[in-house]
Amino acid sequence: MVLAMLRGCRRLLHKSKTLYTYRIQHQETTISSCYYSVRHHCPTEELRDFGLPNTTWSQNLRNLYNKFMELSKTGGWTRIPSHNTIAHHLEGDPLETGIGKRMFLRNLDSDGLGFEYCMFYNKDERRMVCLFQPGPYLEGPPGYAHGGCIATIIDSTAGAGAVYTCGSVMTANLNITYHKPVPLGSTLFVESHVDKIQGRKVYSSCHIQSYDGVILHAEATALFIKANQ
Ligand SMILES: CCCCCCCCCC(=O)SCCNC(=O)CCNC(=O)[C@H](O)C(C)(C)COP(=O)(O)OP(=O)(O)OC[C@H]1O[C@@H](n2cnc3c(N)ncnc32)[C@H](O)[C@@H]1OP(=O)(O)O
Repeated sequence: MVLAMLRGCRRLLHKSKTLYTYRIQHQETTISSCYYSVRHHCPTEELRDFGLPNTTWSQNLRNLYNKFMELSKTGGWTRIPSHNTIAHHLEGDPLETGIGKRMFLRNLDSDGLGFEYCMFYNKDERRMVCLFQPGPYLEGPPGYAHGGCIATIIDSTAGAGAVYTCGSVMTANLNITYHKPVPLGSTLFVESHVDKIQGRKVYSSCHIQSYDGVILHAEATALFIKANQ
């Protein structure tokens, strides 16, 4: 009887050890393959423009994209190419050195899961428009985008607007009022404007609306500081 119990315990211990080992091995595989994937894709990947339509884009996103492409033909608006490292955006960027870097908004290998967006710039009006579709990995409240990712797309739109207007900048201040939750998978119209430039200080405003302009989701003001020359 005691012997049988001991054998039972040994079997249990062996089973749990096997399971534990499997979990550890599985985790290691997952972590190292993720790490590999990030490292691997950054420096060697063929330059891809992520700001072009892909199969995950909703019809609303495509319609807005087509509208701005039409506007681009008559002047005023220019589509901004969107790559996965900052080095491909800012010429001579010192951050180009080193491997494994990836822009936060472009750090997923699959389309449609995270930040799906494209931008258009109007130089005369100092305006940047970002057409944005938040994917399922950006969930905060169930079914809605996390506030931090809303801040990210605002920072990036207003930041890119400041960069295209004045050259390299850093965000010094970002103030956001969240009016209405942003449904995942919806199409958003994000628009920023450079309001004032004072020495190295660039003051911008930004808002996020639903694709049809009916819902105002968020409003923001931002201060960017131009890089020391
Ligand atoms: C196409 C692709 C484009 C992608 C765009 C992506 C956009 C994403 C942008 C980011 O996420 S940047 C990352 C987040 N930001 C940071 O990590 C910034 C951290 N802070 C800093 O590095 C420095 O504080 C900063 C560069 C902002 C300023 O430092 P500096 O030493 O260069 O400037 P300084 O402190 O001398 O201040 C210059 C002026 O700005 C003013 N200033 C600086 N910070 C301020 C602040 N926070 N609020 C108000 N004013 C500020 C400061 O008073 C002064 O005003 P005056 O010229 O009138 O004297």
